[in-house]
Amino acid sequence: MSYSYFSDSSYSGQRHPGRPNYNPPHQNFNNPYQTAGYYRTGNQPPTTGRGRGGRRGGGRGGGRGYNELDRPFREPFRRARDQYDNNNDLSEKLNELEIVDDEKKNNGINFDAYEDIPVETSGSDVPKPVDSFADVDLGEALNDNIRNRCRYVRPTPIQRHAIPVALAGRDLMACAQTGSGKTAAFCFPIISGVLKSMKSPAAVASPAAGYGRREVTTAYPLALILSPTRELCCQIHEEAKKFCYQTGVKVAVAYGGAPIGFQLRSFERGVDILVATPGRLTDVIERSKVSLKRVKYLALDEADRMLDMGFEPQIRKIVECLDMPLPGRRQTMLFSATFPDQIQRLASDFLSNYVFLSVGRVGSSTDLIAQKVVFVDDMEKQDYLRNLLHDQRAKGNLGKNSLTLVFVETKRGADSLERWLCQIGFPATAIHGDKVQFERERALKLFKNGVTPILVATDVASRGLDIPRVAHVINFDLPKDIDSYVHRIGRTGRAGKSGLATAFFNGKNSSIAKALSELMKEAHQESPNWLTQYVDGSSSGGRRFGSGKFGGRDYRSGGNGNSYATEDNSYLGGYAGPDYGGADGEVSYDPPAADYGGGVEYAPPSPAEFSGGYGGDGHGYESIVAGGWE
Ligand SMILES: Nc1ncnc2c1ncn2[C@@H]1O[C@H](COP(=O)(O)OP(=O)(O)OP(=O)(O)O)[C@@H](O)[C@H]1O
Repeated sequence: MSYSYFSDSSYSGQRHPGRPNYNPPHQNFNNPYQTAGYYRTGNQPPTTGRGRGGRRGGGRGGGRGYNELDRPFREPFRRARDQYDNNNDLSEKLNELEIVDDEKKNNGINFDAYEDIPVETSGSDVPKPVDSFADVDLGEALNDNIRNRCRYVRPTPIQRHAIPVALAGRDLMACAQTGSGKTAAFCFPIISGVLKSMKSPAAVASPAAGYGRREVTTAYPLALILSPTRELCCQIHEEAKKFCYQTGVKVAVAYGGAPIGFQLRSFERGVDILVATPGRLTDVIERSKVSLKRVKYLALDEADRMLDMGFEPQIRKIVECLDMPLPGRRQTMLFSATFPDQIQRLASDFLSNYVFLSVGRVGSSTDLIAQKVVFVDDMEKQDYLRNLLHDQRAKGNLGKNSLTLVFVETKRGADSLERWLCQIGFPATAIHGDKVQFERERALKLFKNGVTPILVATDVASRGLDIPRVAHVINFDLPKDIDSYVHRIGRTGRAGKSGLATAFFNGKNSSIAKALSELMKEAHQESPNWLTQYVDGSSSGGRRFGSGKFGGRDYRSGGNGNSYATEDNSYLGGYAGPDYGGADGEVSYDPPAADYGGGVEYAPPSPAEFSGGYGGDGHGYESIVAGGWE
């Protein structure tokens, strides 16, 4: 077995010759900081004693992954990079970050950070936003939980706008930046609606006959919340339970990888709101343990992910083929931080006369995240990471109160990097789709409570997870598409707090250069000069829009032959500009199959693989399920 992060055999074979079986420190319950043997300084790899120069030379003939584009530019880039790094000491940046303590976590939100965010709504008769939770009728019990259990003092912008729309019974497609409170924005109206249904005369007269209560052995939830990953599903379930505390509303969860028997038994207590991943939900429906025929509220979190190519058939099956009431007879809410036009188009099949709401530009990142891009060749990534982490630790920016999340491309890469980090004295754990659920949950727990302040992750952890104190997100491997980048870096800089995101960039990432550069400029970040040289050489820029422009507002306003009468309601002015891809009808769509690449967490199959149904040959749907959904 190779311990190297890289698959290059000529290199990996030499990195850790004869190393005995190794248990990461956290598995031995030792404090790795006290294990002097694991701690190394300087630039030397752990056992080989080779310096940077040696590694470069050694890799040259060995397919170590330099892109040809690197060659002419490498030296100038290296100089530019060093210059850029000197001017942008990452650890200094981390020092400036606000570290949050528990008491401040929820009520210490910096609302000023959201004041200038432009908000746009479109659709007919859009209900007006509210300034406080008291301005809307959520019900006393729920309001009490918002105040006393969550300690939310004021609604965030997405909540101010989305809650009145949802309470008015309107379908909604909502896009707001990562960490801006979307979960509560769809949970509060759902809970409020369920509470009202429970008090209705029909429910009082016949409590066993419906309204989510038990009917023989089948549960009939009133609300269904779908999420793309198990961990996000658990997180939403926990949040929803907190919001529903002592309200009488019963929340249940169904996600893959966990014992189904336990989940089924929990349904016997009654289910008003079911939070689920698509695979396990389909399973429990097919076992007749859940029926969707009384669903009044349907919410899709990370809706663009749920509907992008590859995953859409299963969502369509759930929403259109399994007894779910039709659009118009249920209320549907779709939320995400990114919403490509093509996905908006697809999503509109599930909606009826909906309101489109965007807080901040669709797919943008928040200014709260300081973004840095550094030029690092593949073979230098480990050295660079080690130096970065040493620096962070020396300055007290790595530990329980300052967590670091490192994204890599492959599951194998995640395991290797985790092992290597532990070996060099940095307590790390890893999460990816090949781990069993117990290991995934354990890894998250160890990371959250700071036992292992470094988490190495694939895209399975890129969306939705709300982990307090993530101070630094490192894109060790950049993703192929900019939307994934937006979600990944969004694991920091949440709820008004600041954060830092560092991306390791090299010639292999040129397809994302343009979009990355635009995104950084838009978020008022300094984009290094050398990146523009890659921008000039890149084609579509990694955005899933052929125009290369940032993805649009409500696609219905693009004048592409839809029959909606769209009415714009801009609240902060200056938002609607000529930049939006959706507005000029130039939209084209690069299938994400090309974006996700082979062997990575989310690898949707080609449409042809779907033509025969749901797979079963190891290449189709099942491999996706293992990869990241279930
Ligand atoms: N009104 C509020 N006041 C204070 N804190 C809030 C408020 N609403 C939400 N939060 C907190 O903000 C954090 C982020 O919320 P949430 O996870 O819902 O963000 P999100 O927009 O869904 O992010 P992502 O796009 O990454 O999924 C959570 O810790 C949540 O408790």
